[in-house]
Amino acid sequence: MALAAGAFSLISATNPRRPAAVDQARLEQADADPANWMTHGRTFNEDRYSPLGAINRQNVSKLGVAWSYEMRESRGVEATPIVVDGVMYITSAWSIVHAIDATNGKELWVYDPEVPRITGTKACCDAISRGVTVWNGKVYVATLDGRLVAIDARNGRKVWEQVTLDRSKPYTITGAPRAARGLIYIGNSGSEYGVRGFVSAYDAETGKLRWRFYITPNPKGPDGAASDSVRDRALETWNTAAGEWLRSGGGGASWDALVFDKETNTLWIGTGNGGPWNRELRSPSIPGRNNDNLYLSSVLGVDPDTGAYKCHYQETPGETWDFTATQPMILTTLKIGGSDRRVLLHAPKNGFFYVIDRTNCGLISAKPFVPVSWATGVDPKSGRPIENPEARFQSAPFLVSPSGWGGHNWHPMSMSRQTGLVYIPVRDAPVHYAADPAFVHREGSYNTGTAYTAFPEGPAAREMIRKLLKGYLLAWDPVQQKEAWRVPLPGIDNGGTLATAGGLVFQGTVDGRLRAYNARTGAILWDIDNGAPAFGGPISYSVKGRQYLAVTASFGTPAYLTGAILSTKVGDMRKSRVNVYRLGGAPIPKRPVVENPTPEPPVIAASEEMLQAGSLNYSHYCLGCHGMSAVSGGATPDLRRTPYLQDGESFRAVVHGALATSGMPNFSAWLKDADVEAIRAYIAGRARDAFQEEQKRKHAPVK
Ligand SMILES: O=C(O)c1cc(C(=O)O)c2c(n1)C(=O)C(=O)c1cc(C(=O)O)[nH]c1-2
Repeated sequence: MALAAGAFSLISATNPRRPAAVDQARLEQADADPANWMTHGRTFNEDRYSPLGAINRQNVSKLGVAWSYEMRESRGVEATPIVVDGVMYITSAWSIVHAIDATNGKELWVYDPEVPRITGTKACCDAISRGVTVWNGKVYVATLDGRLVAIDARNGRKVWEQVTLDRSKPYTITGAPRAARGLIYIGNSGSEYGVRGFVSAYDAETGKLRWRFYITPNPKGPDGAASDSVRDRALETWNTAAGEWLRSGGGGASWDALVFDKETNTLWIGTGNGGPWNRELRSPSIPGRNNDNLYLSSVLGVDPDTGAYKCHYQETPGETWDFTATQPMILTTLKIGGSDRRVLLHAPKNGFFYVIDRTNCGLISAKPFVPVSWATGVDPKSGRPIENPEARFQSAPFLVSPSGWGGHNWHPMSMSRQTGLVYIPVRDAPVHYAADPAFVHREGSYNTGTAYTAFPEGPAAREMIRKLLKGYLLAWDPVQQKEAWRVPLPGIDNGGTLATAGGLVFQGTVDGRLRAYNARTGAILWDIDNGAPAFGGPISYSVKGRQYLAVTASFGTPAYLTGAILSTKVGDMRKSRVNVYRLGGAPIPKRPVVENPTPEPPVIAASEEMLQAGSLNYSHYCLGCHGMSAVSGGATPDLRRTPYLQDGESFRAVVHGALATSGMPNFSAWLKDADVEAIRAYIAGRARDAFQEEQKRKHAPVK
């Protein structure tokens, strides 16, 4: 629903084009149109390089605030803003679309698709959206609850809406759609919850479904979809007689990367991990039979008009670690061995940087960009990883590097056309994997088939996280396949990057800083407090010759929660923002100090055994949203401070669904009263730590 009809006369007075007048020809020439950021990665090739250079190494320190726009929601913002002819289109949490005057931050309209908040219970990673796409006067958003909505760019009114998936299944959508050749492409999420991933193409004008490609084969028969032609080939790589995949669909959800390749006329799809992760539960191996599970964890090329299969490269055959290949892809041409090669650059979760031939999906090279323990390399002949046999954790736990956090996750990487380097927000985050002998599929919950261990608590947890979860900004040479430079960063949930013709790389950090680096050396040239982390991809655009830098500022997203425990500046449920900077702008405001004391927690009689059980169940059911050691990142309430903690009955009611319409899942199917009380006792312990620490600080003698 449109919340405010804006005055577009303001825009048309300075610009004769109608809003969001984007088409194939305009997108194909985006390189020659640096003022605009018309599609997710700026151009079809998604290298996130802005040819604007008015902001450069010499003057970047003079950046100040041009404007700051407050969204209506708190929670994570992962969107890349789109800017066309002076108007910015961006999503906040719950897939709410905002159209903003890009010169001054004035709201033009807001479209709220009114996603039922209970949908949040199916989203692994906050109620996030990675943004919109625009085409021919319309703005397209894919909603968390699975709709694709076309919105009139002039006034924010809905033109058409399609439900893109089976809503009886635990699907969600968090990715940004892409537009090309009159079609809107969209994937979905939910591999761990028990879905079968697919990508669809809709007619941009009518909303009619044009084609669909299922990432995993249908064991029961053809789907009447574009993927039918490769169904038999895919089935040969699964156990067709046994395994969780027969019930759940096997995963493969393509929740982020979709790139249209105008040079080879291909839609590139980054496919997801297996559901459940543990392959031996998903598709038990049979000696002598291929168990690669196509097309999981692959770069897949299809015909953009029909969805017909063209080629694929599977990065992690027999995926078992949550190694999605959904990470953003860059299309470029590199001189390799003396000849120009059209390549796709990819740094997926599994830790290898891949250079893939866009004409045939052949592997050109692959090298680790982060410590990798699950494989020793990639065989250049077969293109297959050389696996460490113990890494599949079937007989004993194994410390897997990188882990499901990803050596690199969805945070967009960028590539400078000046330096030829790729700037990757890297995560060095190993995790112990163990098979779960007691696995049972839990409908509507997170299913991995791996055993969880309880995290250590308090200072021990902080120490462990500090040691184990490290992040850095990596400048990577894709031709030499080697590091050019790196800058260590706090925590692992640092933001996406932008490279510019000003010789700069911009990136937000998990502790809310926003930085500009010298793209050649990594020297930090500008470093300010953005008020909150800029998770998504920063962008640059210009209006009337003035260059702007736009980032978001929000608390939320899953890995941020690990950052929260390291930081004293935890999130505080403040509204999310879009912050735009320009040369000579206003001074950077000081972040308000938020007093949020922990109330004295209840005393709950609990044995050591009960606390252990509470900790384990907390890790299993609560941590993903409410944070490690019960320290919230700010997207969801900090449980140490919730009034419900004070009283067992109210706490139980919440765990059993009293707040389901606000997005708090109903856990009554899995957590009995005694389990809930043990979780409460565990959280009360964490609350007491915080309370006592605060009291000590409060009563410490003033020096
Ligand atoms: O398998 C899936 O369907 C799926 C979906 C999503 C998502 O939609 O955000 C993430 C993941 N997996 C995932 O593995 C992951 O690490 C991840 C991080 C984030 C995020 O927003 O920070 N989303 C997701």
